[in-house]
Amino acid sequence: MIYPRVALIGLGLIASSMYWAMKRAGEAGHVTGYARSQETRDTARRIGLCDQVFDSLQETVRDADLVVLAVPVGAMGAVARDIAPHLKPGCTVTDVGSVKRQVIEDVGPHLPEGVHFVPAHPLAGTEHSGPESGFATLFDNRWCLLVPPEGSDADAVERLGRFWRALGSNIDVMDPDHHDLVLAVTSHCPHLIAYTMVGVADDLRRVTDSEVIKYSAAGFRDFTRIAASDPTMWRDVFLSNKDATLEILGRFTEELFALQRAIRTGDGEQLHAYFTRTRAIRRGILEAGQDTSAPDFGRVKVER
Ligand SMILES: NC(=O)c1ccc[n+]([C@@H]2O[C@H](COP(=O)([O-])OP(=O)(O)OC[C@H]3O[C@@H](n4cnc5c(N)ncnc54)[C@H](O)[C@@H]3O)[C@@H](O)[C@H]2O)c1
Ligand SMILES: O=C(O)C(=O)C[C@]1(C(=O)O)C=C[C@@H](O)C=C1
Repeated sequence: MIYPRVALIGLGLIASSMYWAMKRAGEAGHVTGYARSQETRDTARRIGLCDQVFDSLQETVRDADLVVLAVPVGAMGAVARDIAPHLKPGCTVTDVGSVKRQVIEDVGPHLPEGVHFVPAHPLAGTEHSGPESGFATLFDNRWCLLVPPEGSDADAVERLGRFWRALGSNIDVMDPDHHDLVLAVTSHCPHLIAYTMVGVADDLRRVTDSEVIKYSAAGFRDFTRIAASDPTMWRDVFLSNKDATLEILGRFTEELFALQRAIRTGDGEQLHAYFTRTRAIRRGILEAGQDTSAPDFGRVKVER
């Protein structure tokens, strides 16, 4: 058992998937759980999510060897402050937040000496949220990035890496600022663009009546899937990764204007060259063996 006792804080998509993946791997020694709302705690108890669900944060983390913060990034700091006096000396605290620099700044200062803090980010998810949305295979063959602050204990980092490998992930270590920039390109801005496109379609609804829904083509459907993601989680992501998101959006709008101009001036050559370049990116991802099937995870019934 890599961690005999694990505490999960925030029983949503990621924490519940971790629980089922731990069970599958034989890594669920004793798992405690806490969620803020009574309704979520009741659901967790009903579906057997965690060995014990507590009504207080303090009881949940007491004796835990690994504490996982799986709440929206804007809530990490307050949770860290509340659990800090109750942590077992020598334990590891980790998080699964989509943004790393802000979480390190919010959580780190609250943790007592002798507690190891190893931030992490599993690059896997769906548009679904809540305790019933998780499944054991979510992390299979997906990256989990470990983002240890400077001076982190090497053994604690190595141990968390082993844990995520047992849950099915591939591991890489990354610097927090680099992480936030990369994720702004690969995840955060694409989400914002999807939210925007679906918002535009919604604004046009009055003009097009229900045709937007009726004739929804595959490209737009994919946007609606992404745009159905949890509003609290994504509000927090953009507020916490402000600089990198704004940097990438600046570049995005420059490119968009260039393409807009090519369409207006009838510059087919420019459009064709651009689309040829971007097509190669997708082929590169497939050749690298990356699993691109994530969008289907939310639609299929999966075994817990
Ligand atoms: N959904 C994804 O695709 C995905 C992927 C990787 C990482 N993440 C990150 O994982 C974290 C959890 O996301 P999720 O998708 O599991 O979300 P979720 O909405 O499914 O679950 C979040 C849980 O946190 C609880 N919560 C919210 N505020 C709280 C607070 N102040 N105190 C205690 N509990 C609180 C909610 O009630 C819920 O149980 C987020 O930080 C997110 O950025 C999400
Ligand atoms: O597949 C999805 O639904 C996701 O959006 C998952 C996704 C992503 O952008 O890839 C979303 C946020 C994360 O922090 C990690 C993964």
